[in-house]
Amino acid sequence: MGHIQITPSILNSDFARLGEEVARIPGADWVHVDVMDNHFVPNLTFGPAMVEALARVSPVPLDAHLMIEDADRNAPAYVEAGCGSVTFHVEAAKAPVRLAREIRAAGARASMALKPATPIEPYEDLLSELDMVLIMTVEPGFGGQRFLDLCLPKIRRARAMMDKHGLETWLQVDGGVSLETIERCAEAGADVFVAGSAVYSAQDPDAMVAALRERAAAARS
Ligand SMILES: O=C(CO)[C@H](O)[C@H](O)COP(=O)(O)O
Ligand SMILES: [Co+2]
Repeated sequence: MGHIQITPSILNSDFARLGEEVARIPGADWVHVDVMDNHFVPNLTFGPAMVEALARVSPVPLDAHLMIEDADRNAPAYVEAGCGSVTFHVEAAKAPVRLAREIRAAGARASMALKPATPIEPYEDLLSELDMVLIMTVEPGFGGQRFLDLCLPKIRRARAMMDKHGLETWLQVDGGVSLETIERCAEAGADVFVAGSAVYSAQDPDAMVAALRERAAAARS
């Protein structure tokens, strides 16, 4: 398991002041940008031009979570836009191995996401091609949803698979992660934690990042 990383999602931040919003979380490891196309999910956010502008001002690297169809064709633009990590959904990729290799060759970390009903088992042999696996703990599309405990066994199975193959692949959780739920995720084997509403509804977002980090670390010891 890698060191604990906290990745605030800007989905529930103030879109009119995004530069200032990312400046409020200098203690984060990454900024999580939720790209939605209104097809893969029933919501629409932003595209590569806006992500590129945000990458120029962000104090920490960008972690793009692409909830878009035709990931094979659309994902490379987010590496070009300056993201340090690019996550595509396996449900939206026709050739996930080729896409992961393309993302890595272009200079970013390659990551693959699974919706709550998508099993990890068919992808065991792909894990070595990935820098990170994202296990969704809500149905993708919106921030502020309730954490789905039913995803915890999949986090455990994914971590066991990575250990079995001696892989250093990061394991990210996204959706409903808060001071209340982060311990369960850490105990199950996650090491990268996305938190959107928990961070941006806090009075002091950077203090919330520190509190989440501390709680995840406590769950491990
Ligand atoms: O991918 C996402 C939604 O599809 C978001 O990253 C996620 O929901 C973060 O927000 P919150 O912590 O409020 O659930
Ligand atoms: Co996300």
